[in-house]
Amino acid sequence: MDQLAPTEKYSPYWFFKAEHWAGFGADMSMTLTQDEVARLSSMYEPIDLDEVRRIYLSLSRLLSAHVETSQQLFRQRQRFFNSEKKGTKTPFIIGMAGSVAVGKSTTARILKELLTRWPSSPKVDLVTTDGFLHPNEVLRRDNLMERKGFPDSYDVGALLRFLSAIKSGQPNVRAPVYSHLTYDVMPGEFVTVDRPDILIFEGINVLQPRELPKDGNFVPFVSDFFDFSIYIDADEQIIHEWYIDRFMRLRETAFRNPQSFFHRYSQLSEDAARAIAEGLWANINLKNLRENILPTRPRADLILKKGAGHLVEEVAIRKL
Ligand SMILES: Nc1ncnc2c1ncn2[C@@H]1O[C@H](COP(=O)(O)OP(=O)(O)OP(=O)(O)O)[C@@H](O)[C@H]1O
Ligand SMILES: CC(C)(CO)[C@@H](O)C(=O)NCCC(=O)O
Repeated sequence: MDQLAPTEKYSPYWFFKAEHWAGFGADMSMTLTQDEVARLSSMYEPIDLDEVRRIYLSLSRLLSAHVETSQQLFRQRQRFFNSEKKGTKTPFIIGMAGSVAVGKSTTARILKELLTRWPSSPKVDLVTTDGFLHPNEVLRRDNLMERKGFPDSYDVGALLRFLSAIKSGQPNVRAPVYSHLTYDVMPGEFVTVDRPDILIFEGINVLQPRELPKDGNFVPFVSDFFDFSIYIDADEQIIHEWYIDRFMRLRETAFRNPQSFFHRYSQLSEDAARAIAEGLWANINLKNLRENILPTRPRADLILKKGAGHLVEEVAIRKL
């Protein structure tokens, strides 16, 4: 870096404006094939493919360098232990944090598609922490329905057991599944994670620490299992707009389904529905962002700062 911002010199991060970051991918020989472009475009949301080329392709290359290095280290350690310790390399876990509606799932899906293209990681799985929320029945019982997404609304024990099983190299590890349609965990539904090269583990709470037990028992943090972590960031007002926009779009689509938990909101006037969305944002999600999510940002290895239109404006990455 020839132009160290005064604050950067003493920061654990390097900061790159998006245009600067885009230059790092300029000589990347791998280009997106027509098929891959079609696959990315057909994923749920319209994704700006220039943005994929500008930001995410090089990011996926850098991540794949981390994956390759950890695979090399695995082989070196095997030699060190005279091959006494056999077994397979456990998945490289990427944790992805950020506010509700900041675009974690979308970013995770883009990275999954791109990462599978690099030789070191043909198999990439994606799991969200939503499935580890307590079911509504439990949240209602414990008066936590207005605290969905707050630390106490998750079954952290189950979440840690899941990650521990993945990192111990177990095959066919199951994660519970959440439905945004029914607004609840789906009883008896699971996704199975079978020794992928990479697991992207995405959720608002993945970088949160927890209270250490007084009895001296070992209690890991979720992030203890991560090989790399990403925080998706944007200014509060912008995330607020994305949340309301998404809610109003869902009102025209998914909420129309009579099975939708929010079906009643599709019958309301636009203004009344907007008022509901504003309430959910202010009383639950914004509060959670300020109290429990944003404070975890400095724990990430990489921060993607987005601006209007979901375009990345700045990338911060930890110096090694
Ligand atoms: N790169 C992107 N380009 C265009 N739109 C995007 C992008 N990322 C996210 N969005 C839009 O922003 C909204 C929020 O995105 P998404 O659902 O991925 O967020 P999230 O962080 O996973 O939210 P939650 O925590 O509520 O599950 C969605 O409506 C999505 O369409
Ligand atoms: C499931 C979570 C917590 C995270 O994805 C979120 O989408 C949510 O439901 N928050 C609660 C308030 C709301 O309905 O927006």
